[in-house]
Amino acid sequence: MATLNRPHALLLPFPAQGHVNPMMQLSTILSARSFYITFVNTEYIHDRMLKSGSTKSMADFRFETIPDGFPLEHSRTHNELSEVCKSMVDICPAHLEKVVDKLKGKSDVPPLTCIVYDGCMSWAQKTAIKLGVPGISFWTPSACGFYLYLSAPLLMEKGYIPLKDQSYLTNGYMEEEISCIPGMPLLRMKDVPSFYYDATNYIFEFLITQTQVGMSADLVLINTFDELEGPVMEALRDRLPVYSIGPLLEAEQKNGLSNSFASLWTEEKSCVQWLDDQEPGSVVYVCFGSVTVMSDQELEEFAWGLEGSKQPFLWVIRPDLVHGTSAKLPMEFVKKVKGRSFFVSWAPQLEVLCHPSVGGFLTHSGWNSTIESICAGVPMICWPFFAEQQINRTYVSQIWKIGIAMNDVVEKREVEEMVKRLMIGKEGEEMRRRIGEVRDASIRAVNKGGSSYNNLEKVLLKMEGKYRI
Ligand SMILES: O=c1ccn([C@@H]2O[C@H](COP(=O)(O)OP(=O)(O)O[C@H]3O[C@H](CO)[C@@H](O)[C@H](O)[C@H]3O)[C@@H](O)[C@H]2O)c(=O)[nH]1
Ligand SMILES: C[C@H]1CC[C@@H]2C(C(=O)O)=CO[C@@H](O)[C@@H]21
Repeated sequence: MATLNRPHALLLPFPAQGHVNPMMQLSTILSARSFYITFVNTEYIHDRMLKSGSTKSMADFRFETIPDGFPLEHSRTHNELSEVCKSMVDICPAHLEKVVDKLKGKSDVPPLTCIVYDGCMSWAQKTAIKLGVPGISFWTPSACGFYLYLSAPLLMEKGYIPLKDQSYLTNGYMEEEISCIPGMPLLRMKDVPSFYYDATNYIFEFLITQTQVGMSADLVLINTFDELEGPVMEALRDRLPVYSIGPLLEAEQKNGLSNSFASLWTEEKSCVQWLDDQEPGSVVYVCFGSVTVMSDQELEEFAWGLEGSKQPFLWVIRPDLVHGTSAKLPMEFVKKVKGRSFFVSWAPQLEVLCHPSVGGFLTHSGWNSTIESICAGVPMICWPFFAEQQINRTYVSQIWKIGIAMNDVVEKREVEEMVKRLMIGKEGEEMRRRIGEVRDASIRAVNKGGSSYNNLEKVLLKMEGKYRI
C-alpha cells in the first residue's frame, strides 16, 4: 500500500514500562495491518529505550518525543509518580499539539486517521477532537482494575473512599465487603486501588479526572478477553464503547516479536542459558514489575522463604527495587542458594515465562505480568504492591483460581509454604491444569472468529477512518 494511502495511528502511552509495552504490542498489530505508526514517548522514556538498545529494530515506526517537564537525570521512580502525573496534564498537551502540527506539515507522511492514548492520558481526547479523528482510549490495567478506577465516584458517594484516616488501613476496615459495584463479586476494601485511599495525593484527583474525561472517548480498548473478564466487560459495556482486544501479546508472538522492543532496562539474556540447564517446570520466576519497591526486611523475607522452599529460582532484582538504596542480599543466603538460583536486574520476561523450565511465577500482579503468565500457562503467587494489583490478586486466586494470594505482610515461612504449594503440591497441579485451560481460551479469543479477534476487526475499521461503530 502506497505510504500516503496508509491509515495513520498516533499512539501515546503513559510514561511507564507497564504502559509502553502494551502500547508497543498494539502498534505492532496495527503495523502488521499496514498502519503508518507514530509512537509518541516522553523524551525520558525514549532516551531509556535507546540506552537499553530497544528501538533499533523498530525501523518501520516513526518515533516522536514530548518533554515531561523534568531534566533527563531527574528520578522517576514510584516516589515521583504524582509529579510525573501532574506533568502529563500540565506540560504534555501543548507539546502533543506541536507533534500533530509537525506531522501535518510532512508531505511524505499520511494524514492521521486516529489517536490512541493511554487511559491515564485521556486529556489527549481534546487533541483528537480538534483534529477531527477518533480519539481511542487504551486502558492498560485489567478490566476489573479499570472498572474500579471508573467506580471511584460511586465509592466516594457511598463513603468508602477516601479513608477517614490512616487507622482504617489496620483497624479491619480493609476486609469490609463492597456490594455496590455490579458484576464485581467478592470485592473488599483491600481490593480498591491504593491511589483512592488518600484524597490529598495528586494521583487521587488525576485518576478520577482521567477516567471521567476518558468517558468521552470514541472507543475504549482493554488488553483482556471476554472469556476471562466477561462479567466485568458486560458491566463496562453498559457505560462505555469498550472492546476487549487482548491478549495483545498472543497476537504479537505470531509476529515473533517480544517486549525487548520497548524495554527501559537492558535485558540480561544469560538467564535463559541457565534455565536451559534446569529441570522442566522446576523453576520459580520471581519478578515484581517495573515500579514496585520494598523494604530491606521484605527482600530478606522473600530471600529466606525462597531458600527454604528448596526450589530453583530466577529472581529479577531491579537496581531500584529496595526503598532508597540498592538491594543487598545476605551473603549467607547467596552462598546457601548457589547452584539453584540466578539473579538478573532485568529479564526477557516473555521468553522466561515461556521457557519449559519455569513452573511458577511469584509476581506483584501487574496486569502485563498477569496476562503474560496466562499466555505462558504459568500459575502465580500474588503479592500486590499498589494500583489495581490488589484486585488482580483477588481475581487470579479466587475467581480464576490460577494462583495463590499472598498476604501483604511478607513472612519467610509463608513464602516457603506458598512456593511449595505452587510447585510441588496437588494444588499447584490443579492450578497448572486450570491455567492451561485459560491459556487455551486466550488463544481462541485472538484467533479468527474469537471474541478479541472480532472486536479488533471492528476497532480497526474505525481506526482506519472507514466506519463509524
Ligand atoms: O525483568 C523484567 C520485568 C518486567 N518486564 C516487563 O515489564 C512489564 C511490567 O508490566 P506489569 O507487569 O504490568 O507491571 P508494572 O510495571 O508494575 O505496571 C504498571 O502498569 C500496569 C498496566 O497498566 C498495571 O497493571 C500495574 O499495576 C502498574 O504498576 C511486563 O510487560 C513485563 O514483561 C520485563 O520485560 N523484564
Ligand atoms: C499513574 C498511575 C496510575 C495508573 C497507572 C497504573 C496502572 O494501574 O495502570 C499504575 O501505576 C502507574 O503505572 C499509573
